[in-house]
Amino acid sequence: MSQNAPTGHTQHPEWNATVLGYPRIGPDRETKKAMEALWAGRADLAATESALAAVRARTVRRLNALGLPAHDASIPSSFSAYDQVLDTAVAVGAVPERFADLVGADGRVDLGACSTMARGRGTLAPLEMTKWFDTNYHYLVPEIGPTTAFRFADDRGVREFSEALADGFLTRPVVVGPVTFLLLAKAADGGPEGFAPISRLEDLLAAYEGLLAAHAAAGATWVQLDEPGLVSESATARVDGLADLVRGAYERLAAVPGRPRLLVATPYGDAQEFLGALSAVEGIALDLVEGSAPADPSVLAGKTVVGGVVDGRNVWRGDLEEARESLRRMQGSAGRVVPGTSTSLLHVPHDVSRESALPERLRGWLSFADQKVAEVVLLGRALADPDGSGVAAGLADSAAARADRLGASGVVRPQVRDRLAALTPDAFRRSDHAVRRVAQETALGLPLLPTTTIGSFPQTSEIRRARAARSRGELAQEGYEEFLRAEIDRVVQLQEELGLDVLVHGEPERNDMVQYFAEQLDGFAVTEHGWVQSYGSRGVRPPILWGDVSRPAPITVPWSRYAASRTAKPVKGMLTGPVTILAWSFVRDDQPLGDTANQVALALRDEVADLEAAGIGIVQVDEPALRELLPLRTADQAAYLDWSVTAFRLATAGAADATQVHTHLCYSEFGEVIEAIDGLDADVTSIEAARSRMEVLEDVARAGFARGIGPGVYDIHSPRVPSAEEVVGLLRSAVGSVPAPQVWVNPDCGLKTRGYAETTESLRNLVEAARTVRAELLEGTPVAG
Ligand SMILES: CN1c2c(nc(N)[nH]c2=O)NC[C@@H]1CNc1ccc(C(=O)N[C@@H](CCC(=O)N[C@@H](CCC(=O)N[C@@H](CCC(=O)O)C(=O)O)C(=O)O)C(=O)O)cc1
Ligand SMILES: N[C@@H](CCS)C(=O)O
Ligand SMILES: [Zn+2]
Repeated sequence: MSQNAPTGHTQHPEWNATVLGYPRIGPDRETKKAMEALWAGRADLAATESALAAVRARTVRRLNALGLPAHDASIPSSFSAYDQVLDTAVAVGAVPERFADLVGADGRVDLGACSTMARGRGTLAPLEMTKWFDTNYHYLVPEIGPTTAFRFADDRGVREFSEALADGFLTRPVVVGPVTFLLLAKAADGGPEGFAPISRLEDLLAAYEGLLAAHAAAGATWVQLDEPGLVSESATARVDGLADLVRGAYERLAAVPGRPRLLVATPYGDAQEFLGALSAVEGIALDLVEGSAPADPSVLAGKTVVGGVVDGRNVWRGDLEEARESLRRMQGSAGRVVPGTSTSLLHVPHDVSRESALPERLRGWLSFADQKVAEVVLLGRALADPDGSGVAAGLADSAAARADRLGASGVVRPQVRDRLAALTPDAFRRSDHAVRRVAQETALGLPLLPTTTIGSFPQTSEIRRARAARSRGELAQEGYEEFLRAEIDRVVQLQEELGLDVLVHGEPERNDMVQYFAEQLDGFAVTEHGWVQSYGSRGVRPPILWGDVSRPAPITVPWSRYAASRTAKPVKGMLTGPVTILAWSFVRDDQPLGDTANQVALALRDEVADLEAAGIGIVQVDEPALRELLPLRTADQAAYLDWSVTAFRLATAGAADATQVHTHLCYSEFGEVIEAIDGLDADVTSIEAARSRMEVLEDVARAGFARGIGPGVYDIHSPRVPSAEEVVGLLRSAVGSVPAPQVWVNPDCGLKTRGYAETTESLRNLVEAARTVRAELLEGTPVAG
């Protein structure tokens, strides 16, 4: 332990249990509502700040009521109005030059300015957004250059700590750690070739020193530094000597005079090779769900070790007896072992007790954030209770809930299993791609650089209101369907007017691309209040996949058939793929994921067949989560890619040669999974590319990818409208990297989060740009990149 360990170490009570973070959105999505009111001009900064403060106050009180004490720093202070990586960037002064005017004279960046960095404004492009490890949460990517002027600049986190303290709660501020911050950052545009943000670690540490000193001055006794970057081999492998950098960084932070104690958390997997480099800190939080206890227990000696035995990412009640045993096994090695969650509870909904519409039996199997807090608190008591008599009933109850789940009817359904067992290899194979291409060219007759969208059109408040009215019983099913048909009419007509080549029905019937399917498949349950943050103000209600899956009736066919009846142009049917349905649901843990994926795939295969029978000649099967589920450990990746590709092929390989199968993946790190994407054997793949200015096409070209590819030319995560000239530039660069006959023109992702004004203008520019570049290609004008 460091010579500079904070004084007064023994004056503070030790924790008995903790969680690494708590949902920030509020039980009724108060944070979303506050931020969206600010963006819409319905609330000013002061009103927004006060709405957010109410969410924070409620959180600390709730955590305290659930059993985490008020005065020992076991309650995390982990709020963020938009994203914790953005907050950290702002805290350490890493505001890109184009946003410099938004920084106040005091170094602070207010909520409006943070929102501009996140969402863009006018010609100001937002920060890039990407997946947070292998989760469905998305963070904003810091942009770091050789001259980024790091300093402790924005003290929002300290103010939030002080606010809780004034309310009577000594919390534990949570900040993204310096190593992870730089591993997740990208090199700012215009910097020297080969510049790596991690090379700025020494400079960044000065800002963290200031941050720790400010927290200490405010009275913080512990600060949690999240270092999940250390569990990701794709991140750590890029940096030579990373363990030494980690060691140096934490020795330097440990030397800050009077600092709070440091808890370094390594959620989402194993950071075994770096634990020895954390000798200077007082605490380590280990993910014991996706990672394991250290092979060399001496790295824990003398430390407070948060044993992350309660799964922060799934919703099943844990096996607490087993959890207690694994914590006990570590007790001999560590200074002190404290039960905790494996990750922040950011990934689970607030409270299962609100789900009164769920069958009671199912509800008894579940644990959301509040229940997980109760689980760690119970485990804390269990560790402190030598004979276990005071906790025996609680532990037995958790074991009984698990047994009840695994034995329930519907968990195993022989007809589903028999059908899967009877499949032959032909069920996973289509004809050669070249053969299919000819059949599809004949059937579809599309122009060079065909234009299309990714499926959803804006989910207007009218659509949401109609759905809400139907749920409340105020709008009959018939009236709701009539409303949806009118919406489809409008969307089809708009696409005709804009001149798009392949039309969609716009997905107005879907609350969410996964939840909608789950609602219509056996084996799933859905929640009423189970919101989880996906990015910024956007949330999802992940379905709960608890039993064997099958499709009682067609799901999307009536909508696609109706759209096709309203136009002579080809209409693309739209399905969510098996991997994404799994990735964005809470999935049963009693069988391999691949088996579950194949059950979902079979249901989708039937849907593809029904779409074909309804005359739909193009079917898109979205797999935006294919990359997200890629295991962080290289050793686990091949097996994952095998089952995920297999499931996609099972879903799609029943399609006729002339049916064009599309897939859509909304991320841009294509390189790592390009072979798997090839293995999906889709005829056309659309991918996110606009924010990264088509960099992704270098991977596509390098891999010799021979199928259709639609690099997104319009970043739909931002309200910004790309000009036709900008899209022309992107398209020229696309056809410069990939043969033009392979290139499709489409946005980065669906348009559901956008408004009609910006959507219409952006799509008009997209079509105009496609026509311009198409003409250049056909007329043989050289296309400059
Ligand atoms: C494509 N993405 C998705 C991901 N994960 C998913 N599960 N789904 C995705 O589409 N991950 C990666 C990306 C990016 N992520 C997202 C996530 C979420 C959204 C989004 O738009 N979320 C909406 C909520 C969508 C929804 O469920 N809508 C429901 C309920 C609507 C509602 O709030 N109703 C009101 C009442 C209506 C009213 O009066 O206005 C209420 O319940 O209070 C529905 O439409 O029925 C969000 O707003 O957060 C986008 C991308
Ligand atoms: N078809 C979906 C894909 C989102 S990843 C949509 O357009 O919203
Ligand atoms: Zn997408």
